[in-house]
Amino acid sequence: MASGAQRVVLITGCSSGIGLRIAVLLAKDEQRRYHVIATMRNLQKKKELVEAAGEALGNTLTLQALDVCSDDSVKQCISSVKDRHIDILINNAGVGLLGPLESISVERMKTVFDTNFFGTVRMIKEVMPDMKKRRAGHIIVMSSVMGMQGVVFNDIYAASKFAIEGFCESMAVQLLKFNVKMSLIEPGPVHTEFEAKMMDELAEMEFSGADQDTVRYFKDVYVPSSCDIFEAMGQTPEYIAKCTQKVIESRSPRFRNLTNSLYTPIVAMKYADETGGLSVHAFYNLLFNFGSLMHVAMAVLKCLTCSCLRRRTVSPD
Ligand SMILES: NC(=O)C1=CN([C@@H]2O[C@H](COP(=O)(O)OP(=O)(O)OC[C@H]3O[C@@H](n4cnc5c(N)ncnc54)[C@H](OP(=O)(O)O)[C@@H]3O)[C@@H](O)[C@H]2O)C=CC1
Ligand SMILES: CC1=C(/C=C/C(C)=C/C=C/C(C)=C/C=O)C(C)(C)CCC1
Repeated sequence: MASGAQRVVLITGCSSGIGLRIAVLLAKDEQRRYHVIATMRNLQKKKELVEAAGEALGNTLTLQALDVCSDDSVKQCISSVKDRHIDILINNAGVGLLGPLESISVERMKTVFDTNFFGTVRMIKEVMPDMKKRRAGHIIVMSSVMGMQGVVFNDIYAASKFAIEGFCESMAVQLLKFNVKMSLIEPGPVHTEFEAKMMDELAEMEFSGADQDTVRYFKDVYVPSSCDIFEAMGQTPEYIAKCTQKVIESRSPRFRNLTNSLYTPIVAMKYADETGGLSVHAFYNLLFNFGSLMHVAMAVLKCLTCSCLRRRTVSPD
């Protein structure tokens, strides 16, 4: 149980990746400032977290079942928290979806929205009223750079993250009136099971409904470029966890927190031209005209992202 001085942090999606790393980092805080309620939809997947948490389990970390797609599960979990008191809610649970639109069923798309968008909405709807009453709290949402800039063949995933951005941007204004803070973490590619799960799904994909050219652009142009980007730009879940801790501990946390300075020019380009033409054409050229030069493009990007751009991102130090 949390001691009075500890801040209660509830995190969704802690069976792997970023959620797991945030849970462990906060639970192992040397000053024991946090009591972490690490949740996952399937407690049979607790092994990795239990091993990583070590002695923190049962002390500064407790485990709970929570499926963000189930109203009952969300209500049950939050009601089980002492006095429903959560200081920091970290909405991390999420799923990816990749591939030609023609090959993806609407049912599958709805699952992505139910997890990434409505899952976050369900959590906030349940936790926010108590935070508002207490005039205190911090809501963190693991969004994505794809919540700010769409990426070809990630149409539905990007849309689900854009939905989150619009929702949070709107909520943040009301919440400010109640002294409740809202922060978005905006990672680029991160090496977690997210990547592997999407590759597994791709291996199974039959591409029914998609024409040959589209399948070719996807498999032979997008997928190799995307792998290059993951290799060149990928961050670790531990790094994202440290960035998140920094946001939590900031006296005046920013609303948007990019973690990867290599994405700053992409976001800047979007805001530099409100017609959207610059971004669409730049992405088209990067992918279809300079795809074979992706390694060079990445090296140039790395040089360009000098310290002045890094200052605009959140970093642990
Ligand atoms: N990896 C990346 O490149 C990036 C990831 N993100 C975002 O970061 C977040 C974490 O992803 P990441 O750690 O990378 O990926 P992982 O796949 O490693 O982790 C995702 C977590 O979400 C959980 N989850 C999925 N559906 C539900 C559900 N219905 N209820 C509760 N938990 C659920 C998974 O549980 P289970 O094991 O049961 O499936 C898992 O614990 C996501 O929101 C993702 O969109 C943002 C930018 C980049
Ligand atoms: C930047 C960029 C590309 C890919 C970006 C990718 C692959 C981003 C992945 C982000 C993730 C995984 C976010 C998760 O939320 C392309 C289209 C290959 C070419 C043009 C430039």
